[in-house]
Amino acid sequence: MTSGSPSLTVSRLAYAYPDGTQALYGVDLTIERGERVALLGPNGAGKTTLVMHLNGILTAGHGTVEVAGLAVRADTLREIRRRVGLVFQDPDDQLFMPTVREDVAFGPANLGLRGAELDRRVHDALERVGMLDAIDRPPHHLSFGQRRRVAVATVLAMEPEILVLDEPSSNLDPASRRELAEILKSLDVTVLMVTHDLPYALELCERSLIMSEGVIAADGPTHALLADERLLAAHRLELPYGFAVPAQPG
Ligand SMILES: Nc1ncnc2c1ncn2[C@@H]1O[C@H](COP(=O)(O)OP(=O)(O)OP(=O)(O)O)[C@@H](O)[C@H]1O
Repeated sequence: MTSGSPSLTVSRLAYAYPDGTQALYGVDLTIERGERVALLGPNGAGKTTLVMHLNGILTAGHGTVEVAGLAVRADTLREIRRRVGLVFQDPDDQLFMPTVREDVAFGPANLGLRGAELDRRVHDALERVGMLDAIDRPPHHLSFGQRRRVAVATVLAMEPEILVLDEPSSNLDPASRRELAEILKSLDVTVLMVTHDLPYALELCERSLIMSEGVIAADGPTHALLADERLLAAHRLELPYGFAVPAQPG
């Protein structure tokens, strides 16, 4: 792996869907290794379209995407999909095996891992999300919050360069939401998190991006962006009623 290169570099990425809808107008973005970054923005801003370019589900109309120095291209997709761990909003899109163990082993086994190394990957990933006790259970017997944690483990088991989460806090009760935040904070991996949950972005991510109409309209400390009422209003972002952004730390 290239040392010293950022986790993710997106340059002048533009994309129109086949029906002609222009979803991205030229996105430039660099995320350094170890950063946790929130991707905010109203419905239709282009967040999902951008994320789908990060592991080659969509490929660039114009521009480039690089993950740890490797360009996303048809001939690099296998390695790119190992490096970019995508956690979908619905864990049931990700869990389909009879047991948690088999679901978490699926990706690394596909990479050719077997035996002790495969077991280690599965154990480590489940331990990191606090779900080792459920290793032999069927995923469909778990609660939604537990399934989301297992979905995160399926991706961690690939030892990704960057973990990309789509709405990680959606449909979680307050305790599960808090527990997942603790887990995400404890991981030593680069994180990009799409969310409409602004307090969650503030809690987890030092840096946020605001996408709007296919471009990155703002990029800065989450704290500063969320304290800017005019910026939020301009991009249809709203803090929950009564939520006050705490005074700037330090
Ligand atoms: N398959 C598609 N075909 C045509 N247009 C699409 C398609 N998917 C998305 N779009 C359009 O692309 C633009 C960006 O959509 P995208 O889903 O990336 O936004 P988003 O920021 O993820 O929104 P949300 O917060 O609702 O998930 C929108 O105008 C949307 O209507």
